[in-house]
Amino acid sequence: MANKLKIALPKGSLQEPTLKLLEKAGYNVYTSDRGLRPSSDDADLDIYMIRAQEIGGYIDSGFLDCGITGLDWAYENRADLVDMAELPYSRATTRPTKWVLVVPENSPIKTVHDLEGKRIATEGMGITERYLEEKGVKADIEFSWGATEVKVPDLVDAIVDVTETGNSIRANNLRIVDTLLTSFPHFYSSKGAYEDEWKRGKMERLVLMLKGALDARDKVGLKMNLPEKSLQEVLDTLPSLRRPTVSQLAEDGWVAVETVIEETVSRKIIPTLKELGAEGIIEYPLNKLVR
Ligand SMILES: Nc1ncnc2c1ncn2[C@@H]1O[C@H](COP(=O)(O)OP(=O)(O)OP(=O)(O)O)[C@@H](O)[C@H]1O
Ligand SMILES: O=P(O)(O)OC[C@H]1O[C@H](OP(=O)(O)OP(=O)(O)O)[C@H](O)[C@@H]1O
Ligand SMILES: [Mg+2]
Repeated sequence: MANKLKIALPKGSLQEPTLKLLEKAGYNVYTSDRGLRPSSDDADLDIYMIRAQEIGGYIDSGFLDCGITGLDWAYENRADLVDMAELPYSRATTRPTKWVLVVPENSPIKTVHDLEGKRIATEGMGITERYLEEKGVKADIEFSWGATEVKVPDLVDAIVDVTETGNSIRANNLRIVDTLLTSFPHFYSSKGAYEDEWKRGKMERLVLMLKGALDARDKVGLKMNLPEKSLQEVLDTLPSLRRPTVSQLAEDGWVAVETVIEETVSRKIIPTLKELGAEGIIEYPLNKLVR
């Protein structure tokens, strides 16, 4: 029988950005409206769409070989996994998710110690229990199925919830008291799959491409023609991965220079290059960057 890698992808908040990342990495996953076993253009992959909360448990128990889920849920599940890579992407931004202790803006609660004997609602029971234990605070923690923001102050005194952009916190007039955990998605493998030569090789190549796609995200390629006399000055200022590539044009006194830079610096660098006599400057997006 052909080798197959059983891989879980997160259904929910992370589904769309995860599928986009896979596509950029070169793996097209074909989802349908209700289907939870999507096909893909890589016949080695056996894909399961599973809730992020449950992925760690199924990998730990060996039912699945690997998967992408948030560090937060792997921590919450106390899953024993091989952490193959942090994949720094999020739902709406490039910022990580934070689990935060939150109260209404006008609440008298200023620090976690003010929660002694109070009530807290959260989807992350384990995260919250371990945090309170560390702080030496005893409070009633109750499980929340979501829409947790609505529960303060009438149903509970505080909540522990996920925040990314901070929009939900602002929209509900809440205030952050403390941050419990910062989390990005990770690529996790089971110990068994990691020891299997074929599966490990397959996962390592997949991780390499995923990281390559993420690394290319904020970078651009830059290419230009330059009078040779300006070359040294340009080389002195132009960022690059190692050093820029310099090649000869089919015209004496001119060279072509090529490099990779952070997209954010390009608006500063391109006008400078122009002043130094560069022409035919082109900037292009990168699909992957493997260091
Ligand atoms: N707003 C968000 N921005 C970025 N990441 C998020 C956000 N909400 C959740 N995540 C991440 O997605 C994963 C799953 O989150 P969560 O447990 O909230 O489930 P969900 O997929 O959002 O479904 P639900 O609608 O039940 O909340 C977690 O790893 C979490 O860190
Ligand atoms: O800081 P923000 O970018 O606003 O993100 C935070 C929101 O995202 C999550 O909600 P989700 O959509 O998963 O719904 P839920 O409340 O049912 O979990 C989380 O519970 C917050 O409500
Ligand atoms: Mg959620």
